[in-house]
Amino acid sequence: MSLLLGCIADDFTGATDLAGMLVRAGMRTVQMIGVPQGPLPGDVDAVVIALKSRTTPPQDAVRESLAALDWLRDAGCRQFYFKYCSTFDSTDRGNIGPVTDALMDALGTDFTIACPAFPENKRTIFKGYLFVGDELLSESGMRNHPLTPMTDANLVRVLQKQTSRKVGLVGHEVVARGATAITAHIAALKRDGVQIAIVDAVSNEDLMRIGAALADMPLVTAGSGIALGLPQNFRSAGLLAEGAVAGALNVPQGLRAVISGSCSVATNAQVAHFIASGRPAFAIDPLRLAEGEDLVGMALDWAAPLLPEGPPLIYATAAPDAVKAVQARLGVERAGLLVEEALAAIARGMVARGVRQMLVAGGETSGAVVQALGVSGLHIGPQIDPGVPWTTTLGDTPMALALKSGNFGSVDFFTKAWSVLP
Ligand SMILES: Nc1ncnc2c1ncn2[C@@H]1O[C@H](COP(=O)(O)OP(=O)(O)O)[C@@H](O)[C@H]1O
Ligand SMILES: O=C(O)[C@@H](O)C(=O)COP(=O)(O)O
Repeated sequence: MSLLLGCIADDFTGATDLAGMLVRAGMRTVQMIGVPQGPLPGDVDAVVIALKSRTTPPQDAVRESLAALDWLRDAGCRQFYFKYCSTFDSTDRGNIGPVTDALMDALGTDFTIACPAFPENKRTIFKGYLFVGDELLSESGMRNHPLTPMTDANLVRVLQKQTSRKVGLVGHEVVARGATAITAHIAALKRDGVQIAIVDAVSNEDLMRIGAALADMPLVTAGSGIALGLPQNFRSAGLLAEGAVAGALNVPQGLRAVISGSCSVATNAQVAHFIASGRPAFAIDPLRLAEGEDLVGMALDWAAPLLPEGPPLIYATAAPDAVKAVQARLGVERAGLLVEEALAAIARGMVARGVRQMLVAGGETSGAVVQALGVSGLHIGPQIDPGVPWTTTLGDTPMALALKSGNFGSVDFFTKAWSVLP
């Protein structure tokens, strides 16, 4: 069968999150790093092209997303999916609005939805307001994100700042009534000139109802949650085999390491838990990096004798006050880049020292690491926690990678993840 769903993800952890969801829902899925340069490996139903476009200048994000769309169209995909973060990570300039606009223009479509809901990870949307657990987005840890602080939970307002298209809402009272009601409401919104609608969702049942209403929508924009409800449409159309499951991962053996550049609440707790359980950890101080200290060399020398004993952790993860102090000295962008480059160089050094199973925390961090390792694509394996599957790299010398979104995973994620490896 030919490719059904073509996805463009704005960061690498988000891409594995989406690919993992599609695999769970019965679509054979491969994740490619950037626009594929060659043929896809084996038979697949869906492809996720991972970009690092969440925080780049909007014109760069648009250019790269359009290049990805061109490739997916040439590959024959029937529906397209723009994946962003379940916490709608963006700045006032973008990139969710500009990329959505460009994809709609390119596809010649006059309507799409925007729905970052991911109830299993406690991201729910009600009356257009995004909640993270019991808190509004703007009151959650996301208000302190180093690159995309989210200070408004009203998604209609947030998205309207990023697009000249009219943004509307499909409220939960409509979603609860099912696909026919959702379709009718979308038709009414279109008559009012709305071109993009935020859609409320508080449960997986809502995601399935919304999914069923999207069968004929050329472009869907969403977090990974909405992906749960799309395979049923392909199945009903006889395009996807019933009960299809993803192939098993063939996991390469080797040493293990954890690299963490996320400063999210969840990752801070995971780092603290790892250290408190007596495991070895090396902190990267961005100010020392800025002074030119060779922390990369020091970290690798420190880690080398520890590797045979189990995974050491190298981390730049820090609490909001510490991050703000660093950013005040170095600037947001320079601080982020310095840390990403250092962690990427450490990841390369780890692989040179025999590491073949690596856990990376943080979306931008994962992007930097995966690019530094020259990875072209990923096979998707079993889920560790919702939104985080194990993967193996494509190519002749594969390694196992788990790319953890900053805010995902239980507090013991850095230790328990290994037990899920097949
Ligand atoms: N101690 C620190 N001070 C300043 N910036 C940091 C620090 N540690 C990490 N960073 C940067 O913060 C950003 C975290 O983003 P990311 O890796 O996407 O994590 P998340 O998945 O939580 O969003 C990266 O650019 C990283 O380099
Ligand atoms: O949708 C999500 O929350 C994740 O898939 C995601 O994109 C998270 O990004 P980072 O927090 O930057 O890892």
